[in-house]
Amino acid sequence: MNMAVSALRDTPAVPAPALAVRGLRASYAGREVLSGVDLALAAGEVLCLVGHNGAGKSTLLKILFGLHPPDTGEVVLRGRALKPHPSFMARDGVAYVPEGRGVFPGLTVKEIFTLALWSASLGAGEGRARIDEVLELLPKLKDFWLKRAGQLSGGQQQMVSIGRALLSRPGILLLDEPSIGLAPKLFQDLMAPIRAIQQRRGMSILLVEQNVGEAFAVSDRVVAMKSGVMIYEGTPADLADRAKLLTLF
Ligand SMILES: Nc1ncnc2c1ncn2[C@@H]1O[C@H](COP(=O)(O)OP(=O)(O)OP(=O)(O)O)[C@@H](O)[C@H]1O
Repeated sequence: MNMAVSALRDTPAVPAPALAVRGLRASYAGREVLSGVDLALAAGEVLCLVGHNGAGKSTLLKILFGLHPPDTGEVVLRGRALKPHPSFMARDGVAYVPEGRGVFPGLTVKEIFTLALWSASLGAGEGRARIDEVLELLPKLKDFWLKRAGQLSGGQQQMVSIGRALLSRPGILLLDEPSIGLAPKLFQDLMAPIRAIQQRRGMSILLVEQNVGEAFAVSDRVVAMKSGVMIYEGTPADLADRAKLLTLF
């Protein structure tokens, strides 16, 4: 057999990234806020996206979930280029937790979860199993299960919001600034079980964070953005040097 062909056959296939963007440009009312972003979230990794206010991090997450249309560029889900739409992305195992919780203040936690299961068309038996799974993962939810979300603290609401996203057993989780309004210890309490299930299930997480210290502790890789472009990519250890980090902001 031709040696080159044989070598090709023996090369293990590189797995497609869980989610990627290529040449992404985006704007609001004609003002460009993403100016050619290429980013790949590997299968099973936690990638932390950092950058100053207005760098375009949240816009990137919104595009990935189909909440904002790109001007040009491609979104590729597990090797397949597509036009994202929230319901199709959810069906394909992508969950998005927006900045600011987004829980209905007048509903109890139980009602919020029931509504999420209903909109995912999950039957009662399967729904119960999913709720048990999330309560096992985030047991503190039981403490305020029958309380209205509007009466909960910021950290508790954040837990509800993330717990609701986990109900769908996503393969890919997009988390926009889960630490907002949380003390570092609370953020760690929230992220530790998420990191544990991420590792157990091989879930991929794209985490947007300003709170770099705590976020880096649960991340495999870090990408920094500035004014709509990526300016740095490395491991959290690479950026542990504070002086280096400061040069990025
Ligand atoms: N709905 C919108 N309409 C108009 N401009 C917007 C809108 N959302 C965001 N922008 C602008 O787009 C730019 C990028 O915003 P984006 O929220 O993506 O940045 P970010 O990096 O997530 O910032 P932050 O860390 O402050 O959340 C900013 O200049 C912002 O003002």
